[in-house]
Amino acid sequence: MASLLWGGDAGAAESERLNSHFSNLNHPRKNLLGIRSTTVRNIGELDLAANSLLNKLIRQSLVESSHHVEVLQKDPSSPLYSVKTFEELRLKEDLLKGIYAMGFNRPSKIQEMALPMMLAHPPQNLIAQSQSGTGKTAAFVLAMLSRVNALELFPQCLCLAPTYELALQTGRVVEQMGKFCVDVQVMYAIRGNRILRGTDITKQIVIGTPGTVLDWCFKRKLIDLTKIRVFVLDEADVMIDTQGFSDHSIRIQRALPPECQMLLFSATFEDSVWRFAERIIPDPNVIKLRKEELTLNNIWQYYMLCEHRKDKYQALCNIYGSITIGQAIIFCQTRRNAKWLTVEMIQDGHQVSLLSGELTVEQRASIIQRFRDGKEKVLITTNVCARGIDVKQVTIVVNFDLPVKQGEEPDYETYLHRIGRTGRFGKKGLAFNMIEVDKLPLLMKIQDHFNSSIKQLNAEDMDEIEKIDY
Ligand SMILES: Nc1ncnc2c1ncn2[C@@H]1O[C@H](COP(=O)(O)OP(=O)(O)OP(=O)(O)O)[C@@H](O)[C@H]1O
Repeated sequence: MASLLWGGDAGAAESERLNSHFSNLNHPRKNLLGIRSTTVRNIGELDLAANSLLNKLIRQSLVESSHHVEVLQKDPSSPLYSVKTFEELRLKEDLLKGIYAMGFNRPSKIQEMALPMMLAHPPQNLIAQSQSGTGKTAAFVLAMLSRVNALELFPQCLCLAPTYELALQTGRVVEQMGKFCVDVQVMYAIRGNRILRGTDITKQIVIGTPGTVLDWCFKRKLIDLTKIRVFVLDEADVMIDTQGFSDHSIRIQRALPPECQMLLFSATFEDSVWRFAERIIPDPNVIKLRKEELTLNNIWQYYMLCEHRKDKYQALCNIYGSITIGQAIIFCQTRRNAKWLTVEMIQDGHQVSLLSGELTVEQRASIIQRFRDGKEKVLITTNVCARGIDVKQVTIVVNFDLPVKQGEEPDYETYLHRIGRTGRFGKKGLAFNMIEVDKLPLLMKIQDHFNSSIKQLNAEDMDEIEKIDY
């Protein structure tokens, strides 16, 4: 299919070239983008774009939510449509074939509401927020593919993504879903994709990063923005996190024709994202899917008092010796601690892997994938590296170090994220906290904060540990 979308053999070669460029980009030294898109550089700083890409790479299916979708219509008096099947959308046959070929049987929760609005006549603008993995990308790709006119050979749909790699991921979804729409082609407006001066872009869908798109539109005049009929701003929360991207996006949006359909997507909706969304999308409908709340109700929490790092390690070994552990994830506060622990455990014959911020996104994705496949039993990581990554199938979490904020206050949110589960799945979990004596007050604060009991275990008392029934 790629060759069709890319326009015959030349297109296939182009795809190949960009793909090899893509893998080069995952090597930090070869990062041609010059932005922090592939590695977490600073402890404490969360790389939203890298996390978003990681989650996409490791996700195998839709994340369904039990929360209902909130809809705010531009015109509250117009009837609200939702669809339970893709057939109801009266899509082009080739597009429907593409959707089924991807294994989609029915619209996801957000798609039920968003698709009728996105495909309505006249086109409607939309701001949509729902957690990562709920089907947003698939929804706007479907909207773009259903609105292009394959016979018109110029850019008609423009999608902005925060990084090169995320743009390529979206392009892959266009290629998959558009598998049978043989005359529709996609083009990447990303740095490194050089277009000769005076070349006419004949591809109907352009996906790119704001800087390069701006350059192609205003400086190099490769794209005529007045001919764009669908404008998508994906991952708005990540976008506004990157300096300059909000302004670039707004400049591009200002040059679009008034009849152009404008769509904005975000996984989160802090005030800053909302303000940006309102600035850039005129007269929007708004769809929100609330995130599932995490709870500690079904988690058995324990702590073990330890004197120093070696002691904590011994306590960990005792747990290992006493209960059958399926898969565990162990959190350390620093990379140094994480590395030290990994070496100790490997020397003692455990199968562990270390997820560290120094690794490239692809390396991290492969480690998580191996862990998910059960190839390693234990994943050791730092919080910065694992935050936002979905490894919730694990039943045992060990806080080798408690999560703290600057000023030595407990980091409650991180504690909850590490060990909390959504109530819906009702799975039981087990959490062990290795506590140095001087850190005990922090643990007590966590206990009070969540109003949930964290029981003390004697690290030496194997019988007591063995009694844990979860
Ligand atoms: N209707 C559907 N039925 C089955 N699978 C689906 C459906 N829609 C999307 N998916 C699949 O679910 C996964 C998540 O979808 P998608 O990437 O569109 O979510 P997203 O909300 O855009 O996530 P992110 O915020 O990370 O970009 C993908 O593997 C996608 O192929």
